[in-house]
Amino acid sequence: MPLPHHVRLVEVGPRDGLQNERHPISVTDRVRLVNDLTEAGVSHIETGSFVSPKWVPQMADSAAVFAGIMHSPGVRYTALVPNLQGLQAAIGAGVTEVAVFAAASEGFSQRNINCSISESLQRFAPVMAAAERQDIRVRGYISCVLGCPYDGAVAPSQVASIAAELIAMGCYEVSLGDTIGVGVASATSRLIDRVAAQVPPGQLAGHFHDTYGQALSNIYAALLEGVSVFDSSVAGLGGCPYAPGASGNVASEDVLYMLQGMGIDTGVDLQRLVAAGQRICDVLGRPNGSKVARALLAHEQE
Ligand SMILES: CC(C)(COP(=O)([O-])OP(=O)([O-])OC[C@H]1O[C@@H](n2cnc3c(N)ncnc32)[C@H](O)[C@@H]1OP(=O)([O-])[O-])[C@@H](O)C(=O)NCCC(=O)NCCSC(=O)C[C@@](C)(O)CC(=O)[O-]
Repeated sequence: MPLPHHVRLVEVGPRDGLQNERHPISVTDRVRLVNDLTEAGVSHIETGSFVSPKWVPQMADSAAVFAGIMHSPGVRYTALVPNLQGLQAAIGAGVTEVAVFAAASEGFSQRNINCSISESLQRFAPVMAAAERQDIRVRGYISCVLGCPYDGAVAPSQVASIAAELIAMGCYEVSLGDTIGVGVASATSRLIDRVAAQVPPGQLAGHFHDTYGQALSNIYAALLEGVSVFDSSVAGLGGCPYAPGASGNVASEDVLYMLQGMGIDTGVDLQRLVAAGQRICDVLGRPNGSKVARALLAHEQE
């Protein structure tokens, strides 16, 4: 398939990235990150989650983050919700788009949301119904599409049937998560080819963690299969609290550099994105996980 002219980058750093930090991050710093990303031109920012604070304490106070951010017109500020309680909290915080999340493996589903895959899908039914009544768009995630830290290999047909179910329930798009970053390009192509038999690539997104350094080649493989939406995390922040050893999502700066080099438009300003990433790294006291950011910042200091 020809490469797309435009890619939508879904910035998940403020949620997927920060949820895995060891120490709590202040609301002020979370708001600042979202505002910096907005000013860099990102049009879709996963800003927080409304999950149990006992499970993921780093995302407590997501309502305060939504109250503090700049809400630039045309930018989608979204939140993750696991159940109706989460949706109601998100609605209370003024959120207009949410994401539900399922897993392709039973082991990860139990560890992440304390229920089986089929129970999780049942749990989403009232979430979808309530979201529809309130005119709230819902995105779907599937974790562990290319392998599970607990169950090992995952069949593409299993991913395809869950993706089809999420779309049938009313999700406008399903993001396929390589949660532990084990996939390689050929596996990604095979997976998307199989899923596309049930859900068109135009309704799929790629969500690649970079644990084994394969994320960019997986994105390229997915682009060739017709996918044009990718999740990424500024400065490569993050991991997943229920996937030991998983490193962060692919760094947004690295994805942007690759797409720009291929002549694909995203609307995002690389220099501003690099500045946003470095600022949050300074706050967190951690090294910048983006190779592109490190290279560009080194040039600036020459
Ligand atoms: C799903 C539950 C709640 C089940 O957890 P549970 O313990 O089975 O839930 P429960 O219904 O029995 O409720 C237990 C307590 O949680 C509260 N509770 C219940 N729901 C909520 C809520 N929405 N917000 C706030 N509180 C909530 C509820 O009120 C109750 O409070 P208590 O009476 O004990 O004081 C829990 O397992 C949970 O919150 N899990 C979230 C885990 C998570 O956020 N993981 C990271 C995100 S997924 C991810 O990163 C992968 C992804 C998306 O990026 C893609 C990829 O890379 O693969």
